[in-house]
Amino acid sequence: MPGTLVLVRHGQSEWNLANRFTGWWDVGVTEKGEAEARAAGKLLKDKGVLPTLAFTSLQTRAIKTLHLALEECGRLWIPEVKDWRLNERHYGGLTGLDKQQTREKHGEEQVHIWRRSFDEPPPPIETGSEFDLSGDPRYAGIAVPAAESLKLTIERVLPYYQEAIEPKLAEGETVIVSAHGNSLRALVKHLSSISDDDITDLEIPTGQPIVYEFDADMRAGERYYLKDA
Ligand SMILES: O=C(O)[C@@H](CO)OP(=O)(O)O
Repeated sequence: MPGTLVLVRHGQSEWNLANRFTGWWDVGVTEKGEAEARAAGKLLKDKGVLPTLAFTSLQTRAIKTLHLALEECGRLWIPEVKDWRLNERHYGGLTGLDKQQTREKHGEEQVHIWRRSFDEPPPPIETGSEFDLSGDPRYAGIAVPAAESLKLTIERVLPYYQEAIEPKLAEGETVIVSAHGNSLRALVKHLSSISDDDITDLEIPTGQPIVYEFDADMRAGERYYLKDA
């Protein structure tokens, strides 16, 4: 019998709270974010959805959320795979900027396009600038993008899902993916067949497990929030 997929967006991050464009920049989770992660784990335990295999990004906020949730449901021991392809979309030259100040400078409409256009990437990050991560050892051997649209994010998340995660679901594993607003949009778009136009409006809440079950042909059923199950 095919397995179950649980998607969790990391708990509130320091820059979610500070309202700064984050992308690939590595920030921690706030106390509230930690509590959200533990609550996600408690929900998994209470509902009896116990992960057997975990996937996460190379970013601390997703890794930490995963660990806190797994600890809460007694599953810290399961195998775990970290991959850059589950990272948040790269915010390019906007990384580190205050979202409100950027609205005041460039206008509401432009900022909305940068945040929620399907295929228009934000301006590229300058090589050697404060938030350039191309020299970060965790990305050794990886071509760190200069900026990503949601479309470009999908182009690396989806093949990874199909190669690494889907086969494990087909084998019957209960897979938890702890990731980010846009890498999870990429997965939800695919699994729930959401159009390019509609996916950008879908807001994925922090620390709230989303569940998909699959039929024998590996077709995903309706997604639901575990809290509503
Ligand atoms: O800053 C970011 O990296 C993301 C997620 O927090 O923001 P946005 O909501 O603009 O996609």
